[in-house]
Amino acid sequence: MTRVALIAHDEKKPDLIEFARENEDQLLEYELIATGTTGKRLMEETDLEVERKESGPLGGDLMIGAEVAENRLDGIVFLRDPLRAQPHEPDISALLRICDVHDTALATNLASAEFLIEGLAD
Ligand SMILES: O=C(CO)COP(=O)(O)O
Repeated sequence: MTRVALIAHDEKKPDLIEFARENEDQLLEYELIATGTTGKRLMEETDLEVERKESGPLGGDLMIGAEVAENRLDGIVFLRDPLRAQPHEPDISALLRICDVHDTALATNLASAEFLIEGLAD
């Protein structure tokens, strides 16, 4: 089954919720995982079921990175906030790096997220 991770920093969470709503029919077909607060908001504000990992600053990015390392994920939408420094920047870099190591599809903005979701549907 297709397994997808959804993550957003606080300023980008509204964009991710909107993206999830717009693509809800497709996402309902997939196993979804998310970092803690992102997953909570997705479940509160959409009809999607999401497996929640820890919050990003508490290790959630690393937990999702571990799934990438195990080749368990088909794609990741990670809407980062490019305008604010994050205390867990090393964890974020580790997640991006491991996606490149395993050639796992990663979208870090809405434009590329649209391509990713279209690609998963093929
Ligand atoms: O910080 C995050 C990703 O780096 C996201 O974590 P939350 O979904 O818990 O806010």
